[in-house]
Amino acid sequence: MSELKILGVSAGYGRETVLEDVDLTVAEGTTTAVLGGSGSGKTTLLRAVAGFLRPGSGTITVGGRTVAGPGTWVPPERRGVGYVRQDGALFPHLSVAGNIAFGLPWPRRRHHDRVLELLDLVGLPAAIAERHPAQLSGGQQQRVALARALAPRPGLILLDEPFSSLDTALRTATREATAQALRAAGATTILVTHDQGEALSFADEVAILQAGRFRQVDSPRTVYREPVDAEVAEFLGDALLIAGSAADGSVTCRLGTLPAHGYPAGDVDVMIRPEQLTLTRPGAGGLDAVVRDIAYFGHDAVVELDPAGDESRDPLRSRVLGVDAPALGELVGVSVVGRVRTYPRVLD
Ligand SMILES: Nc1ncnc2c1ncn2[C@@H]1O[C@H](COP(=O)(O)OP(=O)(O)OP(=O)(O)O)[C@@H](O)[C@H]1O
Repeated sequence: MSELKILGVSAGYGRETVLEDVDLTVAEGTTTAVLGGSGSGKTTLLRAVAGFLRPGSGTITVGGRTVAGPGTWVPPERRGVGYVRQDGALFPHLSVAGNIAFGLPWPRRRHHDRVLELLDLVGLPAAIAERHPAQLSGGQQQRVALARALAPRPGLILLDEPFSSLDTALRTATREATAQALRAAGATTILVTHDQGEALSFADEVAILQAGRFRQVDSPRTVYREPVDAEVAEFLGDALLIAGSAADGSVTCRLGTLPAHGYPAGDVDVMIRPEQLTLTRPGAGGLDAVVRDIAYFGHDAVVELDPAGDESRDPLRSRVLGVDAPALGELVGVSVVGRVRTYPRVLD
């Protein structure tokens, strides 16, 4: 499998530039999730890497070989890149075996053993080899599409929102089977998604794409705990932003004096994730609050809190375990666990 390097790539359609001077490296055998909203340029990036779109400038190398660059253009079929689309795009008139064998080089298309090996790799039973796509569930179809893409042992696999059409249970199972198959194949992978949880749980690195530029590329833990700015923090999940004053590795704000990292001194905005707010006995936390609303999800619950004694203050939001959900109207103490992130003050 191969390292992917994208250097200074700009690409678009006609006069519209979608990707602006983007850089991205995906190390050999690792997975990077490209996370971005609708229209941010995710598919455009995959199309440029696969060779369906010619970049206006920049260089793309796969396994050290330049596939796009000044004076160089390698067509899609010679790039050693596998592509799995959102809908799987299986051939409806071919059997599962026929679909997978289609991904093999010509002389090997009759090698049934390799087809069975690939079915096993994606966690499907050999018994479905003779079925047609219409006789498979959505999740099975996606796994067959992955097997077809892996068949020629490509240097790089591109997954374009492959789980988004599946319902929740099937989605989790298919995602796990896919991750396992990619690991077993040692594949270098880019997963494109607009689902934060999917990006954080699936990938070694998460690349946040907004309006055709990467805002941050880091490990899932780092992008979630140490987003580069408040906008990225909010894009990755629920974030409470409040004013504070930072000094000596801590910040003082309405929730008390808390260990902090980020912008080191002076007026700051403090970013706290809702699961960092824990509920205690009244008087035992940084402040007291009254439970104003609860959204109960079973495994966890999101609790809206009104700081007690100060109606003018904005409500707080805490995410607690479902078993710990308080009662509506209850008076609770609120504490913060873990370090909080600080940014230069933007809030009024
Ligand atoms: N074939 C095309 N011709 C012209 N403009 C296009 C074409 N494909 C995409 N675009 C435009 O390029 C921009 C980025 O599109 P792209 O499909 O890369 O976004 P995306 O992040 O994959 O979005 P989504 O999550 O909705 O699929 C959008 O403004 C879109 O309208």
